[in-house]
Amino acid sequence: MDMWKRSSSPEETWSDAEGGNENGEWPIKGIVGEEINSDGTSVYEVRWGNWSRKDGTNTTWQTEIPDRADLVNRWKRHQRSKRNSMAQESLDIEVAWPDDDVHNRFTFLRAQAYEEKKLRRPGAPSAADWDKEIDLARRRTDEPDAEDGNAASRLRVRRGTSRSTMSSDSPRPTSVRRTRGGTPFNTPPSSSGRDVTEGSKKITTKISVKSEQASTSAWSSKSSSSDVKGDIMFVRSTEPLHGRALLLSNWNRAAMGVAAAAIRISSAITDAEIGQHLEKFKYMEKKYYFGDPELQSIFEVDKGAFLACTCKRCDRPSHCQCQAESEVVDERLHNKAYAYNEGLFTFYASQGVEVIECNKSCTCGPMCGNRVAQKPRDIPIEIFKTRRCGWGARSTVRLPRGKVLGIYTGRLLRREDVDNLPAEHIGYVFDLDGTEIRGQHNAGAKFSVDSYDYGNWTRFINHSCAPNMKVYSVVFDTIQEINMPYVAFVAVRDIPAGEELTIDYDPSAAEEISAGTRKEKRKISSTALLCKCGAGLCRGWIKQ
Ligand SMILES: C[S@@+](CC[C@H](N)C(=O)[O-])C[C@H]1O[C@@H](n2cnc3c(N)ncnc32)[C@H](O)[C@@H]1O
Repeated sequence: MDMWKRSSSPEETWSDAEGGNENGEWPIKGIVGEEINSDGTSVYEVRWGNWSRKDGTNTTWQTEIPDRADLVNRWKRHQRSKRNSMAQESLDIEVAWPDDDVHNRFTFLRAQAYEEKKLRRPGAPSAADWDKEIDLARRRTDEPDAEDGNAASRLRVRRGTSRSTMSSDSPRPTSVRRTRGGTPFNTPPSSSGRDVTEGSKKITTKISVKSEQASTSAWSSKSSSSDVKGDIMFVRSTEPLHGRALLLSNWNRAAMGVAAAAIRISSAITDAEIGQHLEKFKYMEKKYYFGDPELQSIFEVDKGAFLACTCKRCDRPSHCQCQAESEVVDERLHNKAYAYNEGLFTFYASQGVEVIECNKSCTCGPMCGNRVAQKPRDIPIEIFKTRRCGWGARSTVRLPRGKVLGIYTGRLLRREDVDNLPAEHIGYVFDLDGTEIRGQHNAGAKFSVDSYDYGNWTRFINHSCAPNMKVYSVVFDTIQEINMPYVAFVAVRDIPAGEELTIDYDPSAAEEISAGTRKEKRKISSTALLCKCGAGLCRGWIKQ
């Protein structure tokens, strides 16, 4: 029987002929979705999470499950261990395909939890401003046509009191059939919760949602009662994915693989605009790609080469052995300092100073406050079409100043090899020169990262002469001496949801201007581009 059933809140249950508890049900707190392998077999994915820890941190567990029997066994083991528990408030999560909606929904909940905790600071705008903020962001945004799939409008639902204001003009029915790759919700509601569809495998999911949380569900119906019951039908198409759906699937699968939040691609971007090149693009959320094994062996230094701390809680940088070489200092007291405070960048690491995070040889755990850039990205990102600068990236949730958003990934190469790259790669090359400004490392090898064929969402970050992010260099899975740090992106001010994320591609030019040391007639390089950032103090050109 191909039916998975979800019981009423607070427990979600899926029943299956093959197993379950004594009632033939499995009480699973989490998200289940199904993926098809290239050989046609199915993989069931279950995610459990506890995203509402007191310290505001998020953790997810995820696993790929080859078949239902395995799912039953895993669930039984999971119950026995009793290690994972999910906050009850998160139980209005949906059962859907993991490559988009489940993932987005789940990460939205995590991001929401993050939002609510981190922004509950005195004087900070409260989540009550959410709708206003999203409206403002939408008006500010460059996107010519804000579409119904826009994640910002999804968030509106979370805050909205009316269930009929979902995102699109048409309310979501309580019972829908959803075809992957096609237009969702395009078939009439079914009341039975079962259906037969030729040529495609089907999962029918019965969802009961309860409580005020339910009213915030992106899937909630137009009903205004506090108890919504309905069936959602999911029908998997057997057709191969292409265009936007393929990108969404591949990119989110890669992001999920490292527990990172969802990536959306605005539906204003059409399949026709997604060239073959991007269909082949390899999404890598966290790591460099090493085409050259020699570079990889340089990067993967021996464990013994790390300076490692033995702290129980890394709360005293001067005692944290891994910080011995750190030059990050508290700007007021000039004492050695960590680069972060409560998960946010403090900006104590001045330009050219590399941040050293705790590493795999340190005894502190993953919740250590000096592990930030290395954590999975918890901010959902949307790639969208800007009016003048091609595609861009934005967060679908509000970001506080100091929020670290991600790291630049791609193919690591020697700096001297950049000149041999095809011309179209040049706009996607990031030199790992963060410390060169201070004359450091000039003697050693220099490296760059090319994100044309491999990389993550940060390759879509455009330049602005008045940016809302800056970059800094950070090491955690290698050592400083080899000059292969990661480049991390951090918000330099509070950034409303939906505002395009930008950096200055040539920060030294901005500094020269503010310090008054810029030569009047600066030679414009032959590869420079006309800047279209539209900032009031736009410098006119972008260095490439
Ligand atoms: C790293 S990519 C950014 C993503 C790019 N917009 C895309 O669609 O793939 C850098 C390229 O984006 C464009 N770009 C970024 N910022 C720009 C700006 N302020 N003005 C004009 N073009 C910009 C330039 O073509 C540049 O080579």
